[in-house]
Amino acid sequence: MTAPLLICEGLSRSFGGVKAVAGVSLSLTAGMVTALVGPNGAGKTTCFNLITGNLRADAGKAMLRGQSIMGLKPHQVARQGVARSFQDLRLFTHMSVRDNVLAATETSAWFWQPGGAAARRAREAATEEALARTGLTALAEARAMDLAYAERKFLSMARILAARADIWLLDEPASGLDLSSRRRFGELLKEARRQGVAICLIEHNLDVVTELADRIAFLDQGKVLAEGEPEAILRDPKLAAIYFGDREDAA
Ligand SMILES: Nc1ncnc2c1ncn2[C@@H]1O[C@H](COP(=O)(O)OP(=O)(O)OP(=O)(O)O)[C@@H](O)[C@H]1O
Repeated sequence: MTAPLLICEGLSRSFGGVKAVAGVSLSLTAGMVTALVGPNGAGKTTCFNLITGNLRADAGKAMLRGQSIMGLKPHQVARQGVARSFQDLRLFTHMSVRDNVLAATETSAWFWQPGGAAARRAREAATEEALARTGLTALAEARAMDLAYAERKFLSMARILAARADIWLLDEPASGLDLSSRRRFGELLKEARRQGVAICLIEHNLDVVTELADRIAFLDQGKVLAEGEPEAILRDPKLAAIYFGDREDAA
């Protein structure tokens, strides 16, 4: 069996009296899609923030290819090959679509090397490829702020693709997409999985999870309550009760 690329053990973080993440252990393996599923406020986004250095952990560790990434800043984690998308997308709204993608190559694992014309050409080629794969080539000169919602979501994915990272942390990448856009998104994800990317997906749409995830980690109140194949997790009536907010039945 392939060794995991990223291993988290006992990750914890509180905000005042709220234990947002309370001892989460999780591993991500090349060529596998793991979905983080759980009710609102379960701690999913905080897990991402702890891995990417956007937040400091109170306890626990995160190891990338056997090396600790705890205490690194977000740009340093990105340079180690971890790409991340945000629920609110965080695009450079006044910049062109192309420049948004090109900017993502600056922190990427592959291109963080001495500059020069060859490196610039490689970044530009990665940008054009990411635009083509996300269907955005014709919109490359448009400003990000002028894109429709689904196009902005694909721009966020183009930035991930261009970074050429081997770990993707995607925070609700399919939310708000119509069926045909969701299918296109699914194809992008499946292709990345075939290429060996380790993908972790925060997703509320259980159809998307069922279609794309190899494994689910079910979080509630900062803890992983269950982990396993989607079919088993999604069939569990206790977890369904927690997910849909019917806690008395879950007890
Ligand atoms: N910066 C912060 N300051 C204070 N509390 C926070 C902060 N970030 C998260 N929290 C709290 O930590 C808990 C977990 O939040 P988190 O956003 O990780 O949950 P989530 O599972 O991603 O939720 P959702 O599905 O709604 O996005 C919540 O109670 C939230 O209010």
